[in-house]
Amino acid sequence: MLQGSEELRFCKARRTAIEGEFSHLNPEQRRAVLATEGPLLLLAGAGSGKTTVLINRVANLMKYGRGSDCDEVPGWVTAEDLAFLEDYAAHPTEEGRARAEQLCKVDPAVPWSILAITFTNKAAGELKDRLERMLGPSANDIWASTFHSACSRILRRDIDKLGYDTSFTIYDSADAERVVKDAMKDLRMDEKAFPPKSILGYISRAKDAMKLARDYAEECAKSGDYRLQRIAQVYTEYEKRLKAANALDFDDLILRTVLLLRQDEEVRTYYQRKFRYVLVDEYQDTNNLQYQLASTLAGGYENFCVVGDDDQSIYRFRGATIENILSFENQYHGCRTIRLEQNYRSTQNILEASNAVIRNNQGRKGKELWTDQGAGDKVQVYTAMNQDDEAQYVAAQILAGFSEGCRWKDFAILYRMNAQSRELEMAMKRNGVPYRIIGGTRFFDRAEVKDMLAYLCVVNNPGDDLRLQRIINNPPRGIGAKTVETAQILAARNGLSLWEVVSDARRYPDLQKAAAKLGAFAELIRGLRKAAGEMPLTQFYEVLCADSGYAVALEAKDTVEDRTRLENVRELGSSIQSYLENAEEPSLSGFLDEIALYTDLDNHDPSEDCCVMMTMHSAKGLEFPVVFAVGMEEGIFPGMRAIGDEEEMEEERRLCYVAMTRAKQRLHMTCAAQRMLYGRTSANRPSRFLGEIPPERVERSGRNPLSMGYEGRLTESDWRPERETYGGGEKRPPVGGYASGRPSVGYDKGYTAPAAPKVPPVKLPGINARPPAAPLPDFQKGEMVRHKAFGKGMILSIMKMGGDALVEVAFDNVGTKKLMLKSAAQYMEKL
Ligand SMILES: Nc1ncnc2c1ncn2[C@@H]1O[C@H](COP(=O)(O)OP(=O)(O)OP(=O)(O)O)[C@@H](O)[C@H]1O
Ligand SMILES: [Mg+2]
Repeated sequence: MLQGSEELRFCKARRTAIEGEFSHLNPEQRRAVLATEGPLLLLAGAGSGKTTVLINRVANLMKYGRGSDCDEVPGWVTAEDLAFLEDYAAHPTEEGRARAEQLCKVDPAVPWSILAITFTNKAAGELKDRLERMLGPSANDIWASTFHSACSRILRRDIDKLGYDTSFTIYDSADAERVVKDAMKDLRMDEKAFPPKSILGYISRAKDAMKLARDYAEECAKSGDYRLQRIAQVYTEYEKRLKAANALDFDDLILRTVLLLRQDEEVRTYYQRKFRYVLVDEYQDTNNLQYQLASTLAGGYENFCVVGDDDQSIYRFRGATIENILSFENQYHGCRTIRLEQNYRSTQNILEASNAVIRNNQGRKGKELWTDQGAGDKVQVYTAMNQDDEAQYVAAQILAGFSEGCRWKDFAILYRMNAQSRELEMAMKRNGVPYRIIGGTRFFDRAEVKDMLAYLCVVNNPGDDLRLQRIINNPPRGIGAKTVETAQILAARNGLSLWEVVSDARRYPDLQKAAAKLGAFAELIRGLRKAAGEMPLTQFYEVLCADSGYAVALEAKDTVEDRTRLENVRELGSSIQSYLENAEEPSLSGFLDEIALYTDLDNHDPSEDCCVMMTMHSAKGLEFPVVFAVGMEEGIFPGMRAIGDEEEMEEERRLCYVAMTRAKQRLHMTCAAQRMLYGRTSANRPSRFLGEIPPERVERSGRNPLSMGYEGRLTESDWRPERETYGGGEKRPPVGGYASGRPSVGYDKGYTAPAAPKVPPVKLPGINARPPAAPLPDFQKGEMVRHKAFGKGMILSIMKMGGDALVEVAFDNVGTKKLMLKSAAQYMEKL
């Protein structure tokens, strides 16, 4: 009697608790959270709460566990169950007892039985944080990680079964490339004919198809293709070397785990028993190996929950296959599929604009999202004059938002390619907007940019020992570290600069062996110095890229990384060009000063509140109140490669959908009538994606958009970018760039240039007459000012620099800031 009523009370309380716990979710989301057992596919559009469901699902598993499914799994207390319990409490019977006991069985999952996988370290970190907030410290024992870190954990325990030592090392892509190069040397293969990075691509694809070197070699032999056979030889050699070094590359981590699980029944059973629940976020971006891994691990209980959106699949180029998500239902019979249709992230205008864009893709499982948030602001489309104007617009909008109470971190700037960040970074710096670059290095901190700047520094002042060291054997010229060391010792002993020793190497017996090579290098620098004195700076920069050999080292390669490096090297040319356009008396040293100045402007702590900049790819899964999607131009986004290639175009459009749907309240999209990128200027048409947004969702500003061909449907040829003009002469800029795998030396903040150069600095020839630069705004040291975004403050110092000045202001509320006077003056008034 008493027993029956206790059970009733318990079940009622449990039901109320679960209902309360997940009352913030909508019924479909709740169903996805509570359906704990069996395979589940959650397929839904952006911002519909997929990741939210995944997190709540884990919380439910740990708090209430199995059996809390609404109506399909026995054990959940339905209304009918409650009626039974009431009856049983009143009239307990033997038969009733078994059912009552069953109903009261609580079986929460232990944290280490849950594996939750996401794509990036950032997302995995966020997942852990959110779980810890919901569940307390026990959340630490959940396996919430990326594919790679889950695999290395599994392998550390059992890789000896594959004949490796458990203390294996992980090789990153630079390490892998080095091994390939060494292997190719032994195989007498030419790096030009077989670019190492492209070989790594072949190896990676073979691994994704789960082919070890032997299988791959067999396959290539059958194909009769000589080229493939050579590549297979490298793969064989590469595999052998990694094995000998007890090392794994990134693909190996997953491949070897899958192989281990397949071959070793004991290990497989261990994990299949251990992981009662396997969950994967962003499932649309898994490749074959990742799919094999996740499905094997989930193979014991088949409590396999995958979450994704086919409209957001953006990693096809890495082997991700939409098929994984589209065929899930076929692979797992009896799988539950849940769709979510309400978007909780964005306002109606943003959502409708994004829906309209993605609707233009053919190959999709059509789905539409709705929101009950108000219309909100229209999508802001700004047409800038050029990339400077675009960056200034973004900075101005951020400052305005900040003055209205937004925090810096409410803003995200998204671009298609890393090289686009330079102008934006400079605008943020000028205006005192703290920023951080996610998943990439800030432009002037990138190795290849530092290399090119080091060349410029040495040309300007060969006495700059630190920069000279950076470039003396970069690209490799056969000048070894030992030689450089000897030269340094000689320089120190004789009170000379490194340059003075190097350029006169024959005089030193210790340098005899290397004298020819050092002599050639000295000749190169002398030649460059001469050239710098004879031609405009932009043109000189082209000569530098070519003559230094930096270009040649990269020319043959065609991988994503090298293309990026090349783009950055060219992008520094853009920087020179805009310097020339703005400086009153341009000179090489003036340019280098300006770069140093910009470095100095930046004095915030990046862990603090700041706005973020990243590529559209890395923004996946994130959200921000205000988003800027910049560079919305044909040839940039969609990129050149996609124009005329329908599949690529659809992938670009999905990327556009990802970018647009990051915005919660305000979405700005910008394009420029003229853009300088990679050191050349082009006039691009606005992106077709802008044209796909219904006009009633858009508010346009900036240059007259009608003259830019926004309205009406245009044909493919209308979208081709107009003829390009190259900065600094007729010639196409040389392809430059050099993939530097070695750690960067020197050129850090805080470094002071060596004293008094012993060689006179290069004088630049006069550059085309230009209208005199605007005079500096009239502000004085000691004056009180009010800045629109930062409030009241006092000017501590003003330092003139080129055509502008660095002004340091102590603000009452935001502390001391360094700003560029011309930009700051637009927002500042005297008090
Ligand atoms: N039921 C709900 N009620 C209110 N807000 C919700 C609800 N579900 C989700 N949200 C909020 O909506 C936003 C988007 O959720 P979430 O990031 O989980 O979406 P997603 O589907 O994973 O998006 P994406 O496709 O971009 O990865 C978040 O701010 C989340 O807190
Ligand atoms: Mg998500």
